[in-house]
Amino acid sequence: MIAGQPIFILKEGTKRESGKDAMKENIEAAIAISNSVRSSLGPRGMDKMLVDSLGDIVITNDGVTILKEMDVEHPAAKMMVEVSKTQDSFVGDGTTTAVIIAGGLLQQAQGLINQNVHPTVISEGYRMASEEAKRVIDEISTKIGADEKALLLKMAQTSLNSKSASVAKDKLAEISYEAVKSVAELRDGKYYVDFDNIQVVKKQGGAIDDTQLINGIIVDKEKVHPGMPDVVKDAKIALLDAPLEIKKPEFDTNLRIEDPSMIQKFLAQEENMLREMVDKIKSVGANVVITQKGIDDMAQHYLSRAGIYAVRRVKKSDMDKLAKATGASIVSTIDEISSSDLGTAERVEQVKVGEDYMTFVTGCKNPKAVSILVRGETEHVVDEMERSITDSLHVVASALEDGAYAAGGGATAAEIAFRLRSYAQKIGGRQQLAIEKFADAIEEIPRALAENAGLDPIDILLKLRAEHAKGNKTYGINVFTGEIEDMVKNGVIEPIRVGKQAIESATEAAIMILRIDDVIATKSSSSSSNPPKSGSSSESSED
Ligand SMILES: Nc1ncnc2c1ncn2[C@@H]1O[C@H](COP(=O)(O)OP(=O)(O)O)[C@@H](O)[C@H]1O
Ligand SMILES: [Mg+2]
Repeated sequence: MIAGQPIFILKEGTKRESGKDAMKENIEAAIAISNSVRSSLGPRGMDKMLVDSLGDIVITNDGVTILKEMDVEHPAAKMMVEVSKTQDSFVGDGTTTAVIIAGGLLQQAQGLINQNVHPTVISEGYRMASEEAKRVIDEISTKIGADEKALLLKMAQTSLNSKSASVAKDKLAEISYEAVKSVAELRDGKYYVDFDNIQVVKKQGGAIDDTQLINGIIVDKEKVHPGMPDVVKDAKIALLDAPLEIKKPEFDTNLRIEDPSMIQKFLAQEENMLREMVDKIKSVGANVVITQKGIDDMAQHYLSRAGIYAVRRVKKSDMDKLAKATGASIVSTIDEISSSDLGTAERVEQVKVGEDYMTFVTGCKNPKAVSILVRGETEHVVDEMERSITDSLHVVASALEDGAYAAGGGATAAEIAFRLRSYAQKIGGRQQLAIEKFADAIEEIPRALAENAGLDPIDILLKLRAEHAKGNKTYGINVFTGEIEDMVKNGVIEPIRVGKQAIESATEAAIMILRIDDVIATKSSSSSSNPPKSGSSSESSED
């Protein structure tokens, strides 16, 4: 190296932080994220109010929603947000839990780093502990069959406990169970739940308790003409991606008419065309028409006269659901419709929901299509209800798919911590410390549950440890009385996937953050070097 000659390898303005400083900053950012959701954990956790740049408000208790709305900037913090997103997509519940565990792991790691334990050793210990923890969950779990409704309901209720929706948890748990049960498929002795078959429709107004399960599809539209029937039984449904309208010219056109009778002819012609469209639909046997496009007044009149129930301007996603549920093919040229394109349902009817009318398509050809009509007084309530129901649906589905459950309320976490401590002694060596710290990190769950319930966390943890030392594997915190009790008896149970996935993604994220000892960040303004590059490559692809 030439003495005194600095060599620049990074762009001017690039921020670089290495070694312990980089790690410390990353860990702190990640812990900050974890702390931000901590107070929302459990039945006695608080809600968060999030206000975005447009002033829109979200009130929620849902970990992943809080983090998504927070719009975090720091790269390590973003990794924590990913933890909750992963948990959300694989399990649908336990998003706060996963982030709290990840935060705990990093907090403990920081302590070890300060004692000069190398991050690689910590990572190794954490990975071993994670495997052991998942093994423990399997070992202490209890098998459950698809017909054990009472237990499946308990799991849905446990998930709903921590939400404002808990006021109606019995009913919502029942709805979640029925919905999942009716779409679940048995393949090679294993259950499989396709969430595309469960439609969740929000309608503001009414009480949370008015939320209902509908055996079919809900279209948030009313019939287009008052003369149409309110109910069509034995429905033959035409799904159209075509307007029942005469196409108007795209630009201003003048029509010069010399003879007044021409106007008459002109209008008659239009009317005829519309009548022909309706006749065509009628001729193939349809008594319900649902179109993505518009329906002209005159066509509405003819449809109504033909006793056909019609709905217009339906969302594409709803059309796809209808097609799947009723067995209809979506037709884009009315001229070409045939009776084989029609779908069937036992009943199509207009139902008044709150102030509005909706169309319910029930008893569909494919029975594996259900809808949940979510009700609540205000928009914020309905939104949070939707999130809560989605969680409990996933919980029931996970329980069916996994076929096993474990105790909640910090019980499983406490048992894992208890067993990890003896596992650590058995392993000994360099990883022992890290495995012990992993146990401490897992105990963040009962600790947070206790804190949020206004209980003394140290006192609770000591009592909890004592019970687990006695072999009371399912003892956790009764957050309402502060007693340490059998969570299975109390009905606080969870599918094993919640805990296993939370541990897995938290460990992965913690290890990933611990492996980083260098953060090199280019200034965001200098990222303008990208467009010309892509521009030149597109140029070259043109010739
Ligand atoms: N009745 C209860 N008593 C004690 N703990 C409970 C009860 N109901 C739910 N929990 C616990 O609350 C935690 C879930 O809280 P929640 O706010 O839903 O977070 P997450 O986003 O992780 O699902 C779980 O640890 C669960 O076992
Ligand atoms: Mg939850």
